[in-house]
Amino acid sequence: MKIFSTEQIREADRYTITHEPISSLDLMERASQAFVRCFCDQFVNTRPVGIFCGKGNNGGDGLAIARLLSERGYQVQVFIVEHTETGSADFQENYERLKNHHSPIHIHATNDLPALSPKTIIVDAILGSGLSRPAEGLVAAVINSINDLPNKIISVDIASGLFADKSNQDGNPIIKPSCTISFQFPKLAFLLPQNAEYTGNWHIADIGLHQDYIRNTATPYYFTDKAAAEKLIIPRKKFSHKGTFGHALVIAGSYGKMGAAVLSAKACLRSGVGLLSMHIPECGYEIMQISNPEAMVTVDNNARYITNLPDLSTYSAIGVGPGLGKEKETILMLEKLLDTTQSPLIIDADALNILSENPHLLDKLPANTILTPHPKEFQRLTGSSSNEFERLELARNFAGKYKVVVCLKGANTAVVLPNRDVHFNSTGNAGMATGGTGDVLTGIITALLAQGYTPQNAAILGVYQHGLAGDKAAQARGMSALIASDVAENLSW
Ligand SMILES: NC(=O)C1=CN([C@@H]2O[C@H](COP(=O)(O)OP(=O)(O)OC[C@H]3O[C@@H](n4cnc5c(N)ncnc54)[C@H](O)[C@@H]3O)[C@@H](O)[C@H]2O)[C@@H](O)CC1
Ligand SMILES: Nc1ncnc2c1ncn2[C@@H]1O[C@H](COP(=O)(O)OP(=O)(O)O)[C@@H](O)[C@H]1O
Ligand SMILES: [K+]
Repeated sequence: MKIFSTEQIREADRYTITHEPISSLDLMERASQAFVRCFCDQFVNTRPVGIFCGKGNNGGDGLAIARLLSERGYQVQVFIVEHTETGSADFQENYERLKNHHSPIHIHATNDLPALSPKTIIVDAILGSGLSRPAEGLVAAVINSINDLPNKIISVDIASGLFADKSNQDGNPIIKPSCTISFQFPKLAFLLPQNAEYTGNWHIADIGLHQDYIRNTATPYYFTDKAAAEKLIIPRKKFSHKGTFGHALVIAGSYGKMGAAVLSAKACLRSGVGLLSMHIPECGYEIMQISNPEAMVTVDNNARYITNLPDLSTYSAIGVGPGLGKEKETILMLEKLLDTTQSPLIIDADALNILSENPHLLDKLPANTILTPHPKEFQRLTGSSSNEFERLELARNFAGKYKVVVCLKGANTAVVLPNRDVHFNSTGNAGMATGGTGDVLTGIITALLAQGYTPQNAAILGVYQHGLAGDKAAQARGMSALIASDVAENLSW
């Protein structure tokens, strides 16, 4: 699914109005109906609803939503925040349509705010994607008063006061909804952790914007939903054999961190690879053979950490990093790997930290190598950033400069491609914030590379399936009980 900027969404609006064709008022009606369907799926009509409207089109939606919910038997109160004299044309029209049945309360000052029962669901339609400056004055006061209430808040399209495409400053007044029902596309802001409290759970309501516009308009931002991920899966053919699915090599582990290698191996084997060889220090030999009998093992000369490489000529993909440590000889091994490998490569964990501490190695990264840093590892690689929009730009510049794929891990992991496009992941949960889940991801992506997936698709699909396995594991056990082995065990393709 594409993620568009607010300017592009406005353009999509105009395009739909001209080419469908449909009047802008009817499009507002369709958007409001889509909102109401989603709302009614969540809340029964015995709960009172208080709708706060601004005077732009977001407020126009609010008025239409008020009328539609009333028709469905909800007890609705409407509050109009008088931040400007005249409303937009579609606001005015919906005001006329509503006023025969309702007497909206006009808010000129916070004194005009009514007392609401805590059971009342607040619908936030004060400001939408037309936000041009941080909320101030009356709007800011109303937003702050609403946030102080214990009531459940549902935002229309986007929380009032939240910029969709750029960073908010600390202290900006922004609605804190428990849920946002957004029109047609997710907003970029929803995908960044700094906006979590201004987004809540979000849902997309399809309002039927024109498919030609959506298809033909370029954006660097995508959301990997189920449909997008499933399209990437290469089916296994009937007459295939283990040679069809590649031979992966994972270079991982050191004394005390053999678990990382074990988890990577397990996930790699559960992700369709034909053959797996693990290159590990001698201390891990029995651990690996017993925990993963399906994997072959090549043992390093060193007992406790990795110092050399096996013959690399037979491998169709290589993963390096989990549990590796940063010994001097290990650094030399990584440099030799970068100098000699002809196979697609994924670099994780300590191998990333080695890159940060030895930046001359960055210039040796083969094109299309996949890097999977968590935020701290990414900061070590590129330096710090003042907000998450800036961090995303850093990742895009890094991926573009070195021609690599960067998986910036976390909730909604951002997979950044060498052409600077960003694919945000839709799966995963906070139960996965536990040691070893990253090692599982390395194993999954190595397996996909070995099977011949392009690095771009291996990263996007691997990240998606990793999160999906995490979601299945969390469903079975709850988030707090989830451990990394569960993620590997719950992989299914
Ligand atoms: N394609 C779509 O997504 C559709 C969008 N619609 C709605 O239209 C909304 C966008 O409408 P508008 O462009 O009218 O935008 P808004 O409803 O966000 O209102 C913008 C108005 O508020 C003013 N304003 C901006 N920042 C302000 C601030 N901080 N304090 C006070 N006033 C401020 C602006 O000058 C402008 O007059 C969307 O969020 C959505 O709710 C639907 O009605 C129809 C289809
Ligand atoms: N709150 C969260 N929601 C979704 N996924 C998460 C969350 N926290 C962590 N993850 C995922 O878990 C994995 C953690 O990886 P990492 O930090 O490298 O762990 P480790 O180094 O212990 O293996 C990443 O894939 C990340 O996207
Ligand atoms: K809103």
